Amino acid sequence: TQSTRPQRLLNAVQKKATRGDPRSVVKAIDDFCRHKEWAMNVGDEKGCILDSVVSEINPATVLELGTYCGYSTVRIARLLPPHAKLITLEFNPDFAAIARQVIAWAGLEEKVQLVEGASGDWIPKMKEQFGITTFDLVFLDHWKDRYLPDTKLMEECGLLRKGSVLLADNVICPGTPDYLEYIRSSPRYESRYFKSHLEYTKVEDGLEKSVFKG
Ligand SMILES: Cn1cnc(CNC(=O)c2cc(-c3ccc(F)cc3)cc(O)c2O)c1
Ligand SMILES: [Mg+2]
Repeated sequence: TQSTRPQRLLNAVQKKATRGDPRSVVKAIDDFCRHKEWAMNVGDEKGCILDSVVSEINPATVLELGTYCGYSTVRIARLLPPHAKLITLEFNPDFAAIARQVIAWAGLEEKVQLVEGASGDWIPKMKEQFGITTFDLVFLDHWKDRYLPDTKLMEECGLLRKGSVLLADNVICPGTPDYLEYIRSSPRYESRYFKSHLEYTKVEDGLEKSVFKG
């Protein structure tokens, strides 16, 4: 049977990266995507911006919307303090199956809870299912038309506190115009745009960092 791109990406990780070494997993995926097959990971350039935001916040609770193959999950989880928890939601079961193996190869299973399903279904259940009060950091990287409704849902469910940070990928390419309009015009957020490039390309893209004011 034909392999899929996520399966070929996992093969590259298992061939090139060292078990238990998250940095080598990140490098193996970046090398594969730059030199073999493009894939929609946040990538190394935007990944450095992600790293700096994570290190600045030093979050105890992180929500990632859109796991894909687990690249940004590994990038974030490798920087988390002990006992910090990262919950990552992925709708596509095939992606989730690959991501679990990438996260395991990096040795980060203890810090990561991968949940399969729709963000709109799971966000209202976060408190009861996972004992979460609020998230210190949310990384939005799932379907671009879900950024805005899911942000409003997180507000309504009381999952954001004064100081919670939303970091959104792809606000230029593919683009999330309704989300940008909302978050930049809302008095409840302080937003800043980090200009960068679409992963592994010269096309403009960027991350929008927004701090919830409560
Ligand atoms: C199917 N699916 C499961 N998860 C998702 C959510 N992610 C994206 O859609 C996504 C798309 C692109 C992208 C694709 C084609 C292109 F020409 C330019 C950009 C880049 C990203 O960084 C993304 O996160 C989609
Ligand atoms: Mg993305």
